Amino acid sequence: MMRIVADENIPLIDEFFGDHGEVIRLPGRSMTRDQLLDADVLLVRSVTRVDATLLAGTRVKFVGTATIGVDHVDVDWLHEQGIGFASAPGSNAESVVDYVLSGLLLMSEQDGEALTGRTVGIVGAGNVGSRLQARLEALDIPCLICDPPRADAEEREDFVDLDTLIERTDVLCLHTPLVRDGAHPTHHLLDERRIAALRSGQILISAGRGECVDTGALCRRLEAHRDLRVILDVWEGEPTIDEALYRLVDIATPHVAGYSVDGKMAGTDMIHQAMSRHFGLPVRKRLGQLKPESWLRRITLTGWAPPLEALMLCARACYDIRRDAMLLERYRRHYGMAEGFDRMRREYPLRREFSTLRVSLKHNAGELRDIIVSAGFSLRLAGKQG
Ligand SMILES: NC(=O)c1ccc[n+]([C@@H]2O[C@H](COP(=O)([O-])OP(=O)(O)OC[C@H]3O[C@@H](n4cnc5c(N)ncnc54)[C@H](O)[C@@H]3O)[C@@H](O)[C@H]2O)c1
Ligand SMILES: O=C(O)[C@H](O)[C@H](O)COP(=O)(O)O
Repeated sequence: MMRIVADENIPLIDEFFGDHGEVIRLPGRSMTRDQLLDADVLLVRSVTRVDATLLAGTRVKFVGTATIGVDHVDVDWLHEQGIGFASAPGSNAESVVDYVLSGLLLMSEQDGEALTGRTVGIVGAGNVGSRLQARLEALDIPCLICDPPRADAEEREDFVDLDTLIERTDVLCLHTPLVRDGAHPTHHLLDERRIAALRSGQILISAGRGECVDTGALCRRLEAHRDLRVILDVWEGEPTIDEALYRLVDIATPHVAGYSVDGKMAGTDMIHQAMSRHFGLPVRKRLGQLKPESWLRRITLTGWAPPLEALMLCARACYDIRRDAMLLERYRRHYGMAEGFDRMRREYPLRREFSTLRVSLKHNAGELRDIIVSAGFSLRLAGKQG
């Protein structure tokens, strides 16, 4: 029997891994080498730094992170040691897109600016960025893309550099991994110069990693001119985040953009499959066998509705970014920022992806149908067609 140590915040650990051995759940932020001496498998989230300090001299033969980002893992060291490793690429990407769409809908509602009236710049067009682009373009929202690694590898001439993106777009969405070296580092990608170059009224949405934005520079810009709209999900130094910046932004959430139950379950499934492959074990559990809890499966629109209002209604019902901002404020007041930040993530309420909400239309008007499908909801046509 294997000994499997897992972050207590990974869902369905017993369901997926229980058959493989003894499962020990620990708080991810405070895992120590001593707790892992007899472990064969380590399963983490983004809050555990996995490197020689944590693992040298332990029995661990496989590490899985139920996350997309891998900046918390010293992948080269694991490789040198012959320790198997897997992450969960793309697992919660759709949820991050839901988060960004919820933010854009809110901004458009607050400003009275048409959803299609703003050009969106996407920085990092990987699993998250390219899915975001697909959904935005389906909604007729123009996009510009900045992704130098892909531009180089694929010789893409339709991509632009970051400075051009800042100059030509109304919304800047950051979805880059945290990369500290190499040809295209992203640490403080948005530095003092670029933050100063952001135009009055521009919207910044950051949901990649906190360290991609220079906190001090953003604070200084917002203190001098409160002329940007800012939505931050990720922060430098989480969970001890800069409270001055917290007060200056429009929407602050505690690194939960990808926190749908669908995204999290997909992450567990992916590392379970990878671990099974690593040890040559059969994959006995599949994601499809485990139905996530749900309390909102369907919305029925009984007649024609203005398409944008219908979209707002469905989006708010399924996931509303303001709920998370209000919750964080409540947790902060109650527990202080660092503890509140982590507690909210641990106790995060049930959230499902847009794609799980079935929207029933009794009136099959083209524009209404298109907007619902383009935003990512599932469509069900019923009754009279028209
Ligand atoms: N807030 C959240 O809850 C949440 C959820 C999921 C992922 N993330 C973060 O978002 C990141 C991106 O996720 P993904 O699934 O799209 O990853 P991905 O690896 O599929 O894509 C990342 C993209 O960024 C590009 N990139 C790298 N360096 C760049 C640079 N200097 N400038 C512009 N583009 C650059 C890459 O070429 C790649 O196309 C993850 O690494 C993770 O850190 C955050
Ligand atoms: O990289 C990711 O997948 C996300 O950032 C992930 O959702 C972060 O969640 P955590 O692992 O910190 O719980």
